[in-house]
Amino acid sequence: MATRRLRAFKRWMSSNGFEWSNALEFVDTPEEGISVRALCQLKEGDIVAKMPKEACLTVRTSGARQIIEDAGLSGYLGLAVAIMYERSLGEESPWAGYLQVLPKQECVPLVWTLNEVDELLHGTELHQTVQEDKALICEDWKENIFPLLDSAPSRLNPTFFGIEQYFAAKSLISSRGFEIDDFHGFGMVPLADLFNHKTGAEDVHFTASSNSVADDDVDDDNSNNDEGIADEEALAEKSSTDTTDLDAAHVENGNASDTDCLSDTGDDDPSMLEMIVVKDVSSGAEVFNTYGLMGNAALLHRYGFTEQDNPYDIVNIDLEMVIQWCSSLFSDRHSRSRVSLWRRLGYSACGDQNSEYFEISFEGEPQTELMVLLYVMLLPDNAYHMLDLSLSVARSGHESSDANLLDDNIFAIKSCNVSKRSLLTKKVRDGLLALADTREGLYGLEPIEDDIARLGKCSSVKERKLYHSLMLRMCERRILQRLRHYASEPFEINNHSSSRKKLKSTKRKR
Ligand SMILES: C[S@@+](CC[C@H](N)C(=O)[O-])C[C@H]1O[C@@H](n2cnc3c(N)ncnc32)[C@H](O)[C@@H]1O
Repeated sequence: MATRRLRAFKRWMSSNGFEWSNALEFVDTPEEGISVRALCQLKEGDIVAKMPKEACLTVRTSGARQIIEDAGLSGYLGLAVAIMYERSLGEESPWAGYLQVLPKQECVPLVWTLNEVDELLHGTELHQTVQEDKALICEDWKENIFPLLDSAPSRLNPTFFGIEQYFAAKSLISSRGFEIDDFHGFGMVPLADLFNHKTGAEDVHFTASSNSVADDDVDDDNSNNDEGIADEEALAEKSSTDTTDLDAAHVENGNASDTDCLSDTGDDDPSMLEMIVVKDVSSGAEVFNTYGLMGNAALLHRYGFTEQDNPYDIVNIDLEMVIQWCSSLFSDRHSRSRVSLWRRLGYSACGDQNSEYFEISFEGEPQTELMVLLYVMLLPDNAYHMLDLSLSVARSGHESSDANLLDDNIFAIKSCNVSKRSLLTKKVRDGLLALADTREGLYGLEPIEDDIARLGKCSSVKERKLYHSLMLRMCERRILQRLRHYASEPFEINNHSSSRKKLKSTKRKR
């Protein structure tokens, strides 16, 4: 459908120096929002859209720049104030024609109620993260935005700077923001943010020409100081569409190109951003961008949707969960000493001191570090003491024959990247199965089949939150199923010669 808001947006783009190929059709539907379609075949290398940096909504370009800079705000916080400020100006804002195509907020878990977060995300990788985000963003608002309302010179309209408006702005930034350049930092890029995402199969890329220096005062860096949920790298691209037909587009849009692609002047105009076709697109197909390669938890977190069979999906198992499992078999003391030895061998988990975890890949393969930890935790006492001793001896510089006491598998894994399967003893496999069960228990008592059945009856459009949270749960639980399968597969005889042979063949292949 050619909607009024898209026509207004095109007029706004035309009067602000945007250019776009007439081969692009912008499609707007009440159910699914805006997307971009190809009206004829697009060829790799075509430039299909050009966006002036000065027309992007950033801290630098916003009328709130002075207020933001005087308050010492920057990064995502500053950009949120810029968005709220321009929204508060209504038709007076230079971005009015752009702001009216944006949703009030993006349906990311950050803007769900706490009850929805608890109910829909429990057990998933997102539950705790979103709870923490919500608390942190409330703090941000109290500390940084609320005081602005009191400061006389700014005279901001409190209706547009409330906590709800702040959450809405944050959701737009996380789902549609782009890194522009060193001068502008992170900002909203009209037109580029109309394209939808497809993991690993995008048609266009967002490109910024070489970093521009738009004025003399680039020394005050306000581009890197983020506190928010968006990851700059992952947010590097997006897209959209409208339903205006081609003829209408020609009439309405002075800057819609008469040819299928825009001219590439080849001189790398630093004032423009571009969307470039990276693979041929057939006529009639949707034109996708990529927001980065990420799993479903990250997609839902930042953009409010998930993808079935997303190969970048992962499940995490907390180090704490592994320690508890070990303590339940042995003792706290045993767990502590084994973790300590594992660390002294040079291993660590992902994350930081507050939250250490291991990743299970989409294929159900556990991170090597987890396999080694289980192996060390399950070593018989005498083998553990020998390993402990030989490590101390090796560390004190006496290598030679004592180094032979180092466990061959761990040594080989650490130093030579030998197959992880050499660590997959019967006990380690049982450990992985037990951990898969414990991790699965976080989802509650309902079996995965119930989630699959509910998902089958659920509409991705009308019940968006339920649909994507069920998809996240189901995909995570399928990874745990594959972990069980990985742990149950027949394994190779675990002896020195097999490790060594494998080591050689791995090296030869490289
Ligand atoms: C940059 S915007 C893309 C344009 C957007 N569709 C619109 O209506 O303006 C990003 C948002 O589009 C939606 N989106 C993008 N790719 C999607 C996909 N593959 N599946 C479902 N929703 C998607 C999500 O709501 C996401 O937060």
